[in-house]
Amino acid sequence: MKKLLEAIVERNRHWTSQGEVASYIPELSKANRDALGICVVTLDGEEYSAGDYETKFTMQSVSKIVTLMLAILDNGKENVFSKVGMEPTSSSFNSIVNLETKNLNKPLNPMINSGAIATTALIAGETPEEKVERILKFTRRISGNPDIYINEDVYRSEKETGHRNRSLAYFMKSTGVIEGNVEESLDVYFKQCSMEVTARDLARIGALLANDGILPWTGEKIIPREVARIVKTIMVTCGLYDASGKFAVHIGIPSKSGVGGGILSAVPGRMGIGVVGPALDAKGNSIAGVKVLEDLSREMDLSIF
Ligand SMILES: NC(=O)CC[C@H](N)C(=O)O
Repeated sequence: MKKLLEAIVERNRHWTSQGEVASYIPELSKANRDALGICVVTLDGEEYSAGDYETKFTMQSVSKIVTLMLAILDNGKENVFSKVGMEPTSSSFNSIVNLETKNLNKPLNPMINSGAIATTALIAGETPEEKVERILKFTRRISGNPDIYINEDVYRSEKETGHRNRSLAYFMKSTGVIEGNVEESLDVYFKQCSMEVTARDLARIGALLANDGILPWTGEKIIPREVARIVKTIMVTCGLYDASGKFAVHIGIPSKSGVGGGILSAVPGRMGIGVVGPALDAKGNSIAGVKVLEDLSREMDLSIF
């Protein structure tokens, strides 16, 4: 397996030069554009890594699946999906227009920015600090990594420049999708996006989902099977935003990407996969990361379809 992963990473490394690191969050432009790495965690607990798998990056939109799990655990699925839809989008992840024209003012799904900010606003906690602490604690538990922290520079950078997310959030306040303090909800969202991880952390969270909500390395049940199923389904239809259809055809694995360059994948019953490659395509997905997953899916027959 390790040899296969190494071959696939090296074969696809050239793609990194075709992409760009995210720069709309200024601090993200410091990422290493050439990096490409992968980690696979199988359900019998084996781990295999290749390439620049030790590269650290911020979760960004990959955190949206963590907060979706937590929001459903806190509120139940009916309450979460009364505020956020479950339909895919053909617009970009930070689209404003969809919010007013589609889905009766509800964000289309929890994987785009509007839907994720609304989901985060539902997380239990008396104060924003308590909510962030709960998100961090949950992320550490499901990745088996007690050393996950917030990258303060990335957090500050997004907080200073996140005007588009601010617009989305205030619009949702006006329609009642967000009920509490808007700035506080945004602050929690910016912090969850700034959690710093490696491909291994993503692979482990993917393995939890692949294993129907049970941590493969301890046997501990973290989320009900139904919640794992809902999250994986939404990853298939919405996880790569407006590239989800193409990704489903070519790769066919429930996955979630982020503009930090990470992609988290869950192959049901088989493995979790974490990929890092900060050079992004025009839709904000890791350009070489997608290619790596395409090769791996084909060579190991991983498509769920
Ligand atoms: N696609 C992403 O990863 C977007 C996350 C980023 N923090 C934002 O809100 O813009």
